[in-house]
Amino acid sequence: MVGSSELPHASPAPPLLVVISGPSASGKSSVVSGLRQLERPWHFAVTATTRPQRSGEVDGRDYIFLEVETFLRMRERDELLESAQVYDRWYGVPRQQVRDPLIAGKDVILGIDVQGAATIRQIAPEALTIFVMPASLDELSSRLSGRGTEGAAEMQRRLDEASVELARIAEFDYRVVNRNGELDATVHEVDAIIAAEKCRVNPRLVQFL
Ligand SMILES: Nc1ncnc2c1ncn2[C@@H]1O[C@H](COP(=O)(O)OP(=O)(O)OP(=O)(O)O)[C@@H](O)[C@H]1O
Repeated sequence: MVGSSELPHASPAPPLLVVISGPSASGKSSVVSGLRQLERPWHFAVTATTRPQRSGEVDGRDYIFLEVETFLRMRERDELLESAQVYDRWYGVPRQQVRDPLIAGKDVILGIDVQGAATIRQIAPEALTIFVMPASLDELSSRLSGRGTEGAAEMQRRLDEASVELARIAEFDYRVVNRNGELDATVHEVDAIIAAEKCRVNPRLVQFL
């Protein structure tokens, strides 16, 4: 007779912590926006920052925009999973943005810079880390200038930094090449990676909480 009780390995995979990282202007924010539009049952961790809000950005959705004093108070209280000063601005991941959804069984998507990804990897070695990279430095440069959010000196600084960060690709589990004009394809690759990870025989179990 055929048994009706669920077989080992048939239960749903545990929630994933998905880290989307890459150099400045590689497109990680665009990829995260594209993932949102897929309307999967994921929680998008919102980063807190002291940088000014750019036009089109929504407070609480794209970033949590904070005054420096508020940010530093959260940091002192250990309410940030990681924090860093990048290009003179503070960025940090509120602990609650990652912990609460994971406890509730939801996958968490976290877009973060390369150094932040390294910190998260130390705290949560089982995180799934995806490196978003441009096809060439020329593409990166033209995207940076096309975005128009940085001056010439700042853009050069980011390009120099990008060369260093591109060399850190081996720290990541996967890489996706975000080619110019092909953002949708990049987003679908990330979606496919997450889908495949859900089918692992030995799933990742994030347990830094
Ligand atoms: N595949 C693509 N093709 C063309 N333009 C793109 C693509 N992906 C992103 N862009 C554009 O490149 C610019 C940089 O992208 P985005 O802001 O998402 O990068 P980022 O990695 O989040 O940057 P930062 O770390 O500096 O915030 C934006 O103007 C975005 O619209």
